[in-house]
Amino acid sequence: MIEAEGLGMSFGGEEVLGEIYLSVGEGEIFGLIGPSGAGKSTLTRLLTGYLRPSRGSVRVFGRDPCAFGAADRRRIGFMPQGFVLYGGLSVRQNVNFAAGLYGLRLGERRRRVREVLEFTELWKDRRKAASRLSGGMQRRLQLAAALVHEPQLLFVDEPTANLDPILRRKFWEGFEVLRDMGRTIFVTTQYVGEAELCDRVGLLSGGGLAAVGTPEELRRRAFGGEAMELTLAGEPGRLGRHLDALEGVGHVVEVREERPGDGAAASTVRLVVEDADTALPRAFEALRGAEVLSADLIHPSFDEVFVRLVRG
Ligand SMILES: Nc1ncnc2c1ncn2[C@@H]1O[C@H](COP(=O)(O)OP(=O)(O)OP(=O)(O)O)[C@@H](O)[C@H]1O
Repeated sequence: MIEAEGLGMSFGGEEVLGEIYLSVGEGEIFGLIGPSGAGKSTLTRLLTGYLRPSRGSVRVFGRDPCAFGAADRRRIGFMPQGFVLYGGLSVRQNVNFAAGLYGLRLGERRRRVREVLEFTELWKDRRKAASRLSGGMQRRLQLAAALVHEPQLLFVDEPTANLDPILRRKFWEGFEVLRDMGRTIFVTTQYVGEAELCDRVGLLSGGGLAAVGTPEELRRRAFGGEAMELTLAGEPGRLGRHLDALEGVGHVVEVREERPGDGAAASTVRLVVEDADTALPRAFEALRGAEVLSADLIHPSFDEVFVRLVRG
């Protein structure tokens, strides 16, 4: 659906994006994650044809988006970062206006305006002026306007920036509903934790994609395998004798000793292994003689994954 090859962008001789190779398939939520200024908006604008690349090529539906005609444009929706609607118009008038731009006929327009305002939970506010909406409502209105013509491919640039966690969650639930309807969603975010909610993720850093894959693939790539955490009872300090044996099972990345208030002590070992199912019995074998309180497969936070992948 989206193909970018050797895509690069410079402004006034300054390179913002180096060489981007990217492929986004039908019916997936693809998340572009990166810190502020990484070039997420620039890449989104290149993919939507609002900017012409300095180098390389983009294909959306097999065509150059800069050469899109009206029929091609109807197949994509774009929710940019800033508020670009008309403050003086009501919620319904704004969406109706967007529907007119896409050439929806009167009957269809009425039906779609209502559908998208219900989807974004703005129907009851349809008569309010856009300028009188809260920031989160304005964001939902932008989404409604981007969806009114039922695009197959939706680009959303930082839809959740500065929103409260509940509204952020709602946006992502909305994207899942759209994805389950077969739509493709290309979404950018600065919130690294939102990577978890995407089908595939691209980490944008230093003008290039540091990694692309499913959240699970990226986690595995960052740590070189699956991470397990074993907690052992007993005196800290005595764990050392087990470590060599554990190194034979996997790669010990962290050893932590805890002494809670009641005087009991425990040691926690974090181990990265090729495959947790086969490694677990071997870890128990290696720990013969120790009292294993718990053994869990852990999911390191995406912040940790991101830092590891970006540092390389
Ligand atoms: N039209 C432009 N002219 C000159 N420089 C630009 C232009 N658009 C973007 N840039 C520069 O490109 C870099 C990337 O900006 P971009 O907005 O793409 O980043 P971003 O990852 O979307 O950031 P944010 O999350 O803060 O929106 C910035 O240094 C910005 O100043």
